[in-house]
Amino acid sequence: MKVLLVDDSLVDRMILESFLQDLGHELVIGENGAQAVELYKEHSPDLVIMDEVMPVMKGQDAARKIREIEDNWTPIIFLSACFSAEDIAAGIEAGADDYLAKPIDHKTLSAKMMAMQRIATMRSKLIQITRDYEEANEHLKKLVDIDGLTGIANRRYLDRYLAHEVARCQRSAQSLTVIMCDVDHFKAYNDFYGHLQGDDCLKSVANALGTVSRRTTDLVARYGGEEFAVMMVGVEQEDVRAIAESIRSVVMDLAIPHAKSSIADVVTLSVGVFVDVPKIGTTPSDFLKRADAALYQAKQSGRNRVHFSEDFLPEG
Ligand SMILES: Nc1nc2c(ncn2[C@@H]2O[C@H](COP(=O)(O)OP(=O)(O)OP(=O)(O)O)[C@@H](O)[C@H]2O)c(=O)[nH]1
Repeated sequence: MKVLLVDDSLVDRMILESFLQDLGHELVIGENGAQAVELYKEHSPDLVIMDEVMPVMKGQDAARKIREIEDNWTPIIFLSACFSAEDIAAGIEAGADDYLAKPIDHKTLSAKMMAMQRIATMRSKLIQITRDYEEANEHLKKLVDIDGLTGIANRRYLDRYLAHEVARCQRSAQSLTVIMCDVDHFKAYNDFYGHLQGDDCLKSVANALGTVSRRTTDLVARYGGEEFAVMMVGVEQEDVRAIAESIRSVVMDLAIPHAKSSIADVVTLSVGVFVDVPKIGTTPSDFLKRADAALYQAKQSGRNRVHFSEDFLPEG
């Protein structure tokens, strides 16, 4: 264990130091309470053994300060030449866990060190478990926002993101673009190539969409089934046109064979686009509905194309 040993008596310090070193412990040495607090901060020991009566700052005050700064409980043992029941109560109340009488009886110290070692082992296990738990929690938080098949954002994240961006763009009077994309004749693809190959196709489409939209404010999400959504903030109409066209062509360029499509011999995408500056009272579903209506138009007018919504949001 790493032991912080604090005693103003040089002789007591030396005796304890050599004894604890013989037991295989690593030592950090201090001479008063103020040093104890500083050394504690610097070295994060597994155990503090501290004289109770010291100059500059007495043991009880140092223990109180240590308890204020740490968030993991480190055992503190007070050393004292004579202590009453009241002293013990006050010491424990200040933050100590045990007392050792001076002069130190080696057998007692050795037994107490064994007990402290057990506590230190349990404590480090507990710290590790807490860390693992926090990491797992962080991982879970991310997982709930990710689509299991494609690894991109899922509908749940998209809804949250869109709500946030609608409010933000409304405040900053920036345009918000929602692009809805749908794989053409995907049912026929699935029926002909099988569901697993259908899954692979969706993964490739998701990857390809990710290569088109690259700014940090852009989001590519799986809207559901074979539908994807891309969102962008503050992009000029002309650039939106170019990006939407890239989205369509990047999927076609994947050249995934589609023997059952009536419009091409490869997998294609229909794309519906809606761009506007959100007004007061605009909801996320206003954007989704208009982009979806534009997508419907793209399907109706032959698929494998981009359709821009001519609609604008009503004034609030
Ligand atoms: N392989 C696979 N298929 C899926 C998944 N989610 C939805 N689908 C399939 O996607 C197909 C969508 O079919 P439809 O909604 O009829 O659309 P479509 O055949 O693409 O027709 P159009 O959109 O009009 O071109 C259905 O057969 C669904 O079973 C998935 O995660 N994996």
